[in-house]
Amino acid sequence: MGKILEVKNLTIHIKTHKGVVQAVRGVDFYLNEQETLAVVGESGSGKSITMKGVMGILPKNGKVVDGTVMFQGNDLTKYTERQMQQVRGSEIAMIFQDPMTSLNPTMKVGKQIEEMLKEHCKEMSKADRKARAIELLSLVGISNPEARYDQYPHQLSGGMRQRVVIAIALACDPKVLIADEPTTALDVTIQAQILDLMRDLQKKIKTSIIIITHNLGVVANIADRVAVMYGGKLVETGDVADIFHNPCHEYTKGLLRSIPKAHEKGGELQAIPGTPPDLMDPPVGCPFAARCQETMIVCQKFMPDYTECGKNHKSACWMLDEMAQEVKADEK
Ligand SMILES: Nc1ncnc2c1ncn2[C@@H]1O[C@H](COP(=O)(O)OP(=O)(O)OP(=O)(O)O)[C@@H](O)[C@H]1O
Repeated sequence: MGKILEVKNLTIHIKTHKGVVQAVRGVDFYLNEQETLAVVGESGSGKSITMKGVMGILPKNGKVVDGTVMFQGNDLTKYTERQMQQVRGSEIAMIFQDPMTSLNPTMKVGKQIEEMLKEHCKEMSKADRKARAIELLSLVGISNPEARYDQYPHQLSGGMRQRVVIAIALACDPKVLIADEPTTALDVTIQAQILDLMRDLQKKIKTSIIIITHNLGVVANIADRVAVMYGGKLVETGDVADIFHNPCHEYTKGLLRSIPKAHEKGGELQAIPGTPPDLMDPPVGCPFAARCQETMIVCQKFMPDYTECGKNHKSACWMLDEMAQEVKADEK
């Protein structure tokens, strides 16, 4: 299957009154057609800013300073704001954590879907728009869609509001759907339902999906591949089974240890000790070195290159170097 999106060396800076935040530091990843890629990492690792860079919706003080975002043969970083407006919604759609901030509280949900259709999709009659809005509500699992069409967001539950947000995002059949922590604001049962919905939708409508989450646990059942970010860098990527069963980066291993396991009730969760690096003054070496249990002197001095640790699987960790065991023994 072909690549629908390919990001190379994406580098994003955010200017603040205290200095420049190097939020994204040379990130490479791709998305295949009809697959789900999960981008995982702790808060502040640069996941959202990476995707906002892809979508051209960085905060005013943020800027793509290097890199390319190839989508269907074109580099989106070269697009004007006007061209990006065309891409957003109709080609690549993004949904955010809190559905309330994406919905207009004073407009009926059906009308909000129709607005999207009016703005971004091909010509449609009023009646067709209404029919399509109802069809979309039904597609995202909202029962009695004709009645829901006429309701306001506050009349719906949190889970249902997120379903409406997904319906709006899918209105124009985007090729790529980027979902930024789409379940964080919801309670656990509803989270699972929304993830199930996304998985079903992908099968039905064959969109390619990027799902951003700080919780590696939620990706096991939904992702095909995983990209792990830390300190503005991509530290490991691989097929979901490899990431879970054969993690190569010490940070990924730490994330896995911090996932609650349903069958191990009462078992101890291990949060990764320490805090992420300050991206205003990022470390020159591996960003995880200061928190890593296996750290060596080289880790603090030089950023490791990527090492292939299997098919489709690579990681930037000095422990994968053939000299690592010898060096570690010497340093003891
Ligand atoms: N508007 C902003 N102004 C200044 N710095 C920002 C802004 N938005 C993000 N940052 C900084 O950019 C870095 C990356 O943030 P980003 O939101 O991409 O992280 P994240 O991994 O998505 O975390 P979260 O899960 O909390 O959203 C962080 O250091 C953050 O503090």
